[in-house]
Amino acid sequence: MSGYFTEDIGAQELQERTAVATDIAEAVRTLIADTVLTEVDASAAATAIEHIEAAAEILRSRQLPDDSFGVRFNTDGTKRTWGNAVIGTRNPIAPPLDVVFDDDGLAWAEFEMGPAYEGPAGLVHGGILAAILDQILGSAAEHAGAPGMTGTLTIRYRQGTKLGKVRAEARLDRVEGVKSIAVGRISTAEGTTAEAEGIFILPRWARESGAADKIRKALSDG
Ligand SMILES: CCCCCCCC/C=C\CCCCCCCC(=O)SCCNC(=O)CCNC(=O)[C@H](O)C(C)(C)COP(=O)(O)OP(=O)(O)OC[C@H]1O[C@@H](n2cnc3c(N)ncnc32)[C@H](O)[C@@H]1OP(=O)(O)O
Repeated sequence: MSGYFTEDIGAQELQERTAVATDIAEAVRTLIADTVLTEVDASAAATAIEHIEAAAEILRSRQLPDDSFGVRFNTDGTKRTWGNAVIGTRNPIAPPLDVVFDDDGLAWAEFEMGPAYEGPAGLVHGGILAAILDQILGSAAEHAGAPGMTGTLTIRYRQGTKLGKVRAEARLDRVEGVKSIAVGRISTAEGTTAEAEGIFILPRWARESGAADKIRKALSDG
């Protein structure tokens, strides 16, 4: 399967690249929220568009040759998933989740859901919550050494999730052959808003190519 790379980037360069990636994504993320909320007139919007296009041209002046960032394993054991829609460091669409893994197997993240994530008025879009749950459940399974692609994700939305500060958490519940079952939830100050169970399957191509060993090695080294 293409899109998985191995790289050898030194610690200092990695740190510098991470800072640049974080800053660009945050600037664009702010731009997205400002775009949702703006009430400027057509002339001001036209000026803004000129500036946005000029900025895009700078970014396009040096780009990856492929149409996606992919998953990049570094020789120091770390992994870059900067294009990921939920955790991608350089993806302005991503909130992004900075997932913490506790020693007891809990994966969790606390993050801000701004106006770009709205579904019902003032509430987070259910599909966005599904993406967040998909990622954090999958990350919990992966971190526990049982990675897989999402086969089935079941969500129970218990109450609306207000835009603002949100927490997501998950853990690996059990492993059944090539299937890893993870459970998790979303919460706000008002308590649990959504609960999920996910079945993550180590795909046939990974079982046959040894890609799983690569991920397990990256995890144990990192
Ligand atoms: C280690 C190497 C790398 C592994 C993969 C790494 C990836 C991620 C790792 C880390 C990231 C952490 C974060 C991730 C978070 C985000 C995840 C996403 O967004 S994933 C994108 C959305 N999901 C898809 O696009 C899947 C599309 N579907 C498929 O690719 C296949 O259908 C797949 C892999 C799900 C199953 O295909 P088969 O060919 O491997 O499966 P068969 O051999 O037929 O079945 C194996 C077992 O799984 C069950 N199964 C098959 N499909 C199922 C399903 N959809 N739901 C539940 N069970 C299913 C079967 O009944 C069978 O069970 P029995 O062993 O007999 O008990």
